[in-house]
Amino acid sequence: MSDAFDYDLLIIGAGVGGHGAALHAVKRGLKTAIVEADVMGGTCVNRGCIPSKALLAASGRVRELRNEHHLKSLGISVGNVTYDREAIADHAKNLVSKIQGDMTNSLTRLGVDIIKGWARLAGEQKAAIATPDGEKIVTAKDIILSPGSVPFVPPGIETDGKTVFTSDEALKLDWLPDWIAIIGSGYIGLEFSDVYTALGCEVTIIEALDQLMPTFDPDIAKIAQRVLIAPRDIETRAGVIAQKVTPGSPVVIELANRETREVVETLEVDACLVATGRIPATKDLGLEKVGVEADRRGFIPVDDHLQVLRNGEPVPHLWAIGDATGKMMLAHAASAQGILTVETICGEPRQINYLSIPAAAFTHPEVSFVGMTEPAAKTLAEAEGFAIDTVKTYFKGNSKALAEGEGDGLAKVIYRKDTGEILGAHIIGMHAADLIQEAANAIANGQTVTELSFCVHTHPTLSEVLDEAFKRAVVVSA
Ligand SMILES: Cc1cc2nc3c(=O)[nH]c(=O)nc-3n(C[C@H](O)[C@H](O)[C@H](O)COP(=O)(O)OP(=O)(O)OC[C@H]3O[C@@H](n4cnc5c(N)ncnc54)[C@H](O)[C@@H]3O)c2cc1C
Ligand SMILES: NC(=O)c1ccc[n+]([C@@H]2O[C@H](COP(=O)([O-])OP(=O)(O)OC[C@H]3O[C@@H](n4cnc5c(N)ncnc54)[C@H](O)[C@@H]3O)[C@@H](O)[C@H]2O)c1
Repeated sequence: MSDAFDYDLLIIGAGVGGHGAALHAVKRGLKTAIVEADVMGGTCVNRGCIPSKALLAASGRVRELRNEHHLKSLGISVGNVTYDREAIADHAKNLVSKIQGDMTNSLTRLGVDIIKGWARLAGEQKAAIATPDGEKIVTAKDIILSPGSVPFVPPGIETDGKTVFTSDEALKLDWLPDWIAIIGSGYIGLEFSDVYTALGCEVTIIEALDQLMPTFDPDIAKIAQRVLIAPRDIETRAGVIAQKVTPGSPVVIELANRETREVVETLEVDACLVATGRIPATKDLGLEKVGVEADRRGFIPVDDHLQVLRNGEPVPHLWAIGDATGKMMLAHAASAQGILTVETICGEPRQINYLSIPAAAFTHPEVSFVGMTEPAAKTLAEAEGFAIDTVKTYFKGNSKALAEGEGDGLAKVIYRKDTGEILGAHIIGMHAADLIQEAANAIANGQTVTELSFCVHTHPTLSEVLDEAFKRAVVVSA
């Protein structure tokens, strides 16, 4: 370590991005400190992935046990299934505190200094941290900014945290409204509609774009509509914006035409979850002290190595990772960015292939994807002058899925016709979030459908859904 600095590496923000970077930095022999203004673990551990998956796990069980028809097909009948809302909420709360503790311990055990307080850049290689004991100036050879993101609430929508709220409050499951409107049909909207309907609430999903689940591949969105929306107590409004939302009892929601902004309908519901995206938490980070300007939406500009840019040029020794870079708002993406940035700092530059990073919605059944949708792949193919092909396989043709009585589902693989290179894979069905990893690894390693078709998959497993797709892709292109 250089004696000129307090640390080799200072990380601002102890979310999954900062945590991943810190663990890897220690492995690389860097003297490391991490600053956290709030609770350790950031969004994912405290207000995101972890509590939401705990709620989805518990409510998913309720849904399954109440599905008499499904259970009967397996020869099972159960009596009246009840649940305890508070106990489900406690399951999420306890899991959060366990993982938060484990995460903090992993840092202290490895000798990472944890500094509690709000950090601002105070110049190059320097931060001023407002700690409970006063301001502390810390110098470091390299600084990684990992301040994450916060919920975005569009203008006109007023939240009170009780009747109109974001995921931050929804995850506490303080009460269950009879009728809840969910604004936004992205990941948060979909996952919460799964939780609420499983627990017996009526849901109205409001989506500004013309189609629900606009980021999904169209074939997957079609099936998602059939299995996740249509059979449930869900009404939908697409192509309209929630223009004005007033908390209270009832909550009043004005829906307006997206183009003309003319009010087309007024809803009166018991509660409203605002799930309209997230914005970077980059205010008051001292970016101006080093002459860096966040972009129009507040994201920190970075180059391909995640080095922060000032007027388009990299700022020496300053890096940014995670949600605040706007690359991909996913926990594992933030963590991967942290690890790769440490590698780059250590003189072994690495870049992320974002097309190989999978994503999943943990609904019942799950939805997952990696790489491009079919329309995106077509656009690329036209621009670069190659042809694409797609192959679809169905869970209803998979022995394990049928044994489970879970025949609803589809896997779709998009690949280059000439080389067999995989451009995207999309799955809806039981355990889709786990199944997608094979396709993600294949994209990361540049494997073709032909190579994958020779990989042996365990029988009978759900992994054979993709196996079948790879084998059929080879036949199709022969
Ligand atoms: C409801 C919900 C469910 C989600 N589910 C999933 C999922 O299943 N899978 C998935 O991959 N992703 C999921 N995500 C997204 C995931 O949580 C984020 O992508 C991830 O947390 C981003 O990590 P990060 O390290 O960039 O930032 P964060 O986790 O937001 O952490 C940033 C940390 O920095 C701290 N901080 C900010 N500014 C300062 C400062 N100036 N000084 C000191 N500390 C500061 C903050 O207090 C915070 O703790 C979910 C998100 C939500 C909201
Ligand atoms: N399982 C997961 O990986 C997971 C789970 C939850 C959240 N997340 C992350 O959190 C981030 C935020 O999730 P999200 O679902 O809030 O955002 P999102 O960007 O995925 O979806 C927001 C949706 O709200 C719609 N919308 C915006 N303003 C509107 C308005 N006024 N009226 C009607 N519709 C409106 C948008 O068209 C969009 O479809 C995502 O980027 C995601 O990466 C991930």
